Amino acid sequence: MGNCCSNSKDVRVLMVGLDAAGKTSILQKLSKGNSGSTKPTVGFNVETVLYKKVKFTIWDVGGQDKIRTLWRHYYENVQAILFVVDSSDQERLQEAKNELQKMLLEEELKNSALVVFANKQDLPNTITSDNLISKFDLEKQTNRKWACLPTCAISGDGLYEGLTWIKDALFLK
Ligand SMILES: Nc1nc2c(ncn2[C@@H]2O[C@H](COP(=O)(O)OP(=O)(O)OP(=O)(O)O)[C@@H](O)[C@H]2O)c(=O)[nH]1
Ligand SMILES: [Mg+2]
Repeated sequence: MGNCCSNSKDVRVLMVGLDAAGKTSILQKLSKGNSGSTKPTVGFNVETVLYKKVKFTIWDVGGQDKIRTLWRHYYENVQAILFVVDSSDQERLQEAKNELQKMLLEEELKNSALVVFANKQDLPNTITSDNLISKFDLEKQTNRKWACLPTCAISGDGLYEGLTWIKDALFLK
């Protein structure tokens, strides 16, 4: 891990979640400083973000139902899964949970840390990150490091806390 000639470390992050959860907005905010308009992602986007001497390569894969089967093509060498949830879309929390649970059973991802972003916290009627922890049964994840953080892709609130958490989870063992 890391590379020999500098003191930066490389981390491969896979960002997934249901369509319209806010993944591409998060990637834009982190890489360009603003989350402009987005269209549904068909395929993927990838950006690198250098933060606290860690080079995060973040893969943002489209979450529409019909293309979720493509997520598995990005599993190799993933050190952190960033699962994004639209906290205001309570009708689809169960669907989001099902997709996450399915993914966490994958052998290839068994060593990955997990960060859940309870995104869109600026909207009314959102589920809190604490309630999302129990809704998603995250406390049962005893074999991996996990966290659930409140975020807003528009303001950027919580996004860098997520990167800091990943860095600490991977490098401060
Ligand atoms: N209010 C609010 N809107 C958000 C937030 N994050 C994303 N959005 C909006 O949600 C919509 C979908 O955002 P995207 O970033 O395209 O969602 P995505 O997860 O990339 O969706 P797919 O590419 O289809 O998987 C856009 O209209 C965003 O502006 C947020 O934190 N708050
Ligand atoms: Mg997208």
